[in-house]
Amino acid sequence: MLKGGVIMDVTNVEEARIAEEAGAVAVMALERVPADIRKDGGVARMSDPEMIKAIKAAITIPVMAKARIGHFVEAQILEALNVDYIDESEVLTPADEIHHINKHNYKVPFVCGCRDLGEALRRIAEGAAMIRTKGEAGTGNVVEAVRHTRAVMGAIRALQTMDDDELYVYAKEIRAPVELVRQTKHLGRLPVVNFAAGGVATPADAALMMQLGMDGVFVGSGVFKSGDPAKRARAIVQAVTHYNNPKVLAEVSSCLGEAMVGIDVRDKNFTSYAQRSE
Ligand SMILES: O=C(CO)[C@H](O)[C@H](O)COP(=O)(O)O
Repeated sequence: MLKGGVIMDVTNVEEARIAEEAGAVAVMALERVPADIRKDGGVARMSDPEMIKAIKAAITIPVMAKARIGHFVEAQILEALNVDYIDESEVLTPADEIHHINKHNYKVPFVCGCRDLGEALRRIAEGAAMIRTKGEAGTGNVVEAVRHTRAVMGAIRALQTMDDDELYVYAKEIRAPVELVRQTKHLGRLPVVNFAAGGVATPADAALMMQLGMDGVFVGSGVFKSGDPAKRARAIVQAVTHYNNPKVLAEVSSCLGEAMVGIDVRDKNFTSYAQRSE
């Protein structure tokens, strides 16, 4: 349903309208974009239901919202609010460092992050209807999203050359159910849509993720921490639609104003969100 689209983090009604007008296929309603979550520190939790309801009332595109990893009660609350998707997100502070939510217990679809094929298939086994790379949200630095995308896509390509008899040991090695490994091999892709997320900040970043084989892109801090959010939001949507057309990419990359200031993930004080769960 959302394939080929951009999903934007928004923190209020005004930003939600900017995202909708720019052509986003959905929004992620949250109180602070990941760059601000990093800046503020402390515990990041599910957003206030009132702000989620206000955003739902203001726009017509689907509204997603985040629950903490393993926080099945936050997920119950979001389901009661009739959000369109729940993101079980490492961007919030995990509530359970061992167990993810059993997503089969809900009618609402879930999206979950991954760094590699094994992690993607574990989340699908728990009931995730959509996968995204984790990247490193809030950094404006696409390097980890590229790493995770290459890990997933490379593993799927390697799977194509494996003999079916080899899948049992491979499934054990990547800690994923063999049935899902077999299905991925035969489909030549994940059995659910797979979006890029975490660090996408420019139209070129978004097109890069699409050319690497992603089905769509999540953008948060990159839009609303930039000099001209409305213009950048439109440009990123155009870049995802025309990801294989460098002429259009050149056009939409022009005169966008300031991009968000990024964070070097190799800095010794850097806190990884992607490594908070596996
Ligand atoms: O958690 C998310 C996706 O589920 C965020 O929407 C996304 O990762 C935002 O990251 P960034 O602020 O780096 O664009």
